[in-house]
Amino acid sequence: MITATALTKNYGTKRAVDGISFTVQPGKVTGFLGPNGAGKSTTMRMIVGLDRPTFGSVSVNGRRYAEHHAPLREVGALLEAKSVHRSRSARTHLRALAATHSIPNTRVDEVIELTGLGSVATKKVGGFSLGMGQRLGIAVALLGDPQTLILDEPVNGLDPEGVLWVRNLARHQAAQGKTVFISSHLMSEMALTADHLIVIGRGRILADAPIEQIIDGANVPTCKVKTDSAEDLMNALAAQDVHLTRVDAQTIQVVGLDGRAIATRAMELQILLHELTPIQQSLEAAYMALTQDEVEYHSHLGNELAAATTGKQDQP
Ligand SMILES: Nc1ncnc2c1ncn2[C@@H]1O[C@H](COP(=O)(O)OP(=O)(O)OP(=O)(O)O)[C@@H](O)[C@H]1O
Repeated sequence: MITATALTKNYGTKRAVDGISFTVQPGKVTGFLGPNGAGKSTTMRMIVGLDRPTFGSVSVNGRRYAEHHAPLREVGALLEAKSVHRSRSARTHLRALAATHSIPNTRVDEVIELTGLGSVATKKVGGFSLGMGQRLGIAVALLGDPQTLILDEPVNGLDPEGVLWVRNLARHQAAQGKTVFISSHLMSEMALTADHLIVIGRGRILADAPIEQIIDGANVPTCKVKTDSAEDLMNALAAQDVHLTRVDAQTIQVVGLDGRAIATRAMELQILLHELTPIQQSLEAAYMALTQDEVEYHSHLGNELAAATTGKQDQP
């Protein structure tokens, strides 16, 4: 279990992490999400003692990382900054690390197989592709068969087969009762991998809940409606918290009313509907709704997308 209490990090006058408290539970995959610059990597670095908190604390299984006698056996981490001798082979690199923790070479061979590095294990790490480098980083994280796994953007640079492999690995580790904490920008992948999410923005926690609750929490009812009287129906449904978009001559998207309310109003005015389809919110839409005010580096398109997914666009 990872426990953070009032965890804070300042870089000069910049507050990267702003007094966050959370726990990451064993037996689950916990996703760590947030826009660029939200403080995810800084938080992960503090968990493994690579950055010192300015205030507050963070522990793994009740102890600070540095207090563990054999940290590799306790916590395995894949973080952005890697310190690998580029002229070493993957196997030599793993063996050198294993030796520092009295981990047998048989375990090195196991993680090489597990991470699919078998065919390149004797090649120099300096020549590795981004994906191979990620696999080596994950092999390092798994080396001590740790109780807690921390993976910062593990699917970065991986091909679809690699992405699926990371998903299965994370799920398998959690099923064995391990604590798995993963950051990612790929919402669709997180939706398939994580049980629980912690979302941060500008160093603060925006949400800490099971994934279904986060999707439902941002859920504004949204329906697609088809009718021959689109204009009349739009006039009938117009209200302050209802956002209407004319998709084509017969189709309207309604945000803010459920199917029953739309059907009732249509019946009152004797407007025939020939389609009424609820649209399921995605994790991506829920995430956009949560973080739209927290993004450090806004793009024009990003704003439009956030508005579109939360139904906050102007009526046409
Ligand atoms: N060593 C550093 N010195 C100064 N500022 C830093 C340093 N590391 C991070 N920051 C700043 O702290 C904030 C949080 O950065 P961090 O890398 O933790 O965010 P992140 O959520 O991991 O972002 P990304 O998704 O882009 O990796 C950012 O504003 C970043 O510019």
